[in-house]
Amino acid sequence: MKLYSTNNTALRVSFKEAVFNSMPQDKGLYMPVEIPQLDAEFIQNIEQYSLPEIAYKVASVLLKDEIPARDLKALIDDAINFEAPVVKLDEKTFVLELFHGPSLAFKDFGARFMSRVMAYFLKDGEQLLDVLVATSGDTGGAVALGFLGVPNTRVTILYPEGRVSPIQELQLTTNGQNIRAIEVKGTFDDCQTLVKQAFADDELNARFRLTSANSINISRLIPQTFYYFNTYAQLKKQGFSDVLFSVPSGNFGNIGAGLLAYKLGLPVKQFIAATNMNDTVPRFLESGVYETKPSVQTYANAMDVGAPSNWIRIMDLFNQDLEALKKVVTSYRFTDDETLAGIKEIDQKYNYVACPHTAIAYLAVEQFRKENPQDNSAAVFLSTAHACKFPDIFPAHIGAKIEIPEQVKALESKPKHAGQLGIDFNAFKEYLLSKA
Ligand SMILES: Cc1ncc(COP(=O)(O)O)c(C=O)c1O
Ligand SMILES: N[C@@H](CCOP(=O)(O)O)C(=O)O
Repeated sequence: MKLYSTNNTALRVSFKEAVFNSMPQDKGLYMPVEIPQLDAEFIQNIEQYSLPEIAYKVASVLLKDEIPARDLKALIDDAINFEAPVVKLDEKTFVLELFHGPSLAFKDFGARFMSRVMAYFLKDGEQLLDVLVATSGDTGGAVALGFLGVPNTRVTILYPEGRVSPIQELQLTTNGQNIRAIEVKGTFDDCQTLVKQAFADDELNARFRLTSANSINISRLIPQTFYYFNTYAQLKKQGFSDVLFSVPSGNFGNIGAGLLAYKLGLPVKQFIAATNMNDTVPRFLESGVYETKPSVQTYANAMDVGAPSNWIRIMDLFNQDLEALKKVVTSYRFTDDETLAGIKEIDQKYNYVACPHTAIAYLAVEQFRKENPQDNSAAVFLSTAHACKFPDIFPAHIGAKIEIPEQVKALESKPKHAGQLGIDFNAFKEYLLSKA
């Protein structure tokens, strides 16, 4: 597999280089030079395969010989060792539960695959790998668990003070070992900017071997394609051929992976990018003007992103052709009041408790159906996190239905350890240098 930069299509790097560099020097993002089509026979018979089998097929077609077959298979079996059930809510409405991994969010797919790929490529005696990650809530927890105890790696998590839920904060700050957390007086976008500044800093690059565990890293995206294929397989088994996905979106890595799956040959009819009031993308699709805004705080906190990193990848997948993209992708935004109403509606209609991010994806399906009454597709909305991560959002009668998983109960007795910083890059740099 060779990759180029969205800012330089002549560049060529290997998958290993892209994984460790995270981002090209020119500040673009890595994209595969070739997006091969999965063979028609595989797609026609996809319902006969299990999730790990599908994952292996997709990864091997994309990665080619970057990781030998037997190693890739073992790596995938180890990383993707949990379920992604497609739950039927009514005749044509399904929720894809992506929160059955250790951190209770869809990020486990990307983080576990990435940590194992990095561990695979790391050689004994190499310089310590410093993994930087900015989180608005869920990525940090998944990356922490993915890398916990991985030899020769150290993870630094930056999160916005007061903007992650208490459970998310415990997941970030109670790990110890090779994981450390920094609470930043700012927004998620500020955290993301600090991390990107670190990658561009000569002194830090000379001193440390820096890499990113955010979705700017291509190894986070590839494993997220697996569950789109697997869901299609589950629905095909039930006789559906027209499928649409509604994806709660913040940094647009998740829907970016879905669109990569589409370009690999997954026959999806429609993607819906569902956002909260951090609505850079829906505004862009309406107006054609791409204008980022400082993020605003919402109930769906992990989607509080004003400058979505992966949008440039999505435009690149469609060769910057906005009209072509709009044939496949539509986007809706929802306020907090609407999100809460969505949570109540899903509970009432289906006796199902959805986290605020998931509720936004559900609302987007309803909106799409209202605007396209002739559309007969099976609609899948992605449930990206376990509801227990956001206990303060739910009315008491709904909150009472949420079962608290054992791993969350275990966190409550653990002490929080986090550094504190502002949004000044020099202070962050000083912090990194002082803890070298
Ligand atoms: C629960 C949840 N839903 C949705 C999102 C948005 O996903 P993406 O950033 O891939 O668009 C996130 C964060 O990434 C999240 O943690
Ligand atoms: N919503 C994310 C934000 C981090 O973005 P990613 O693109 O690295 O997934 C989170 O939960 O932290």
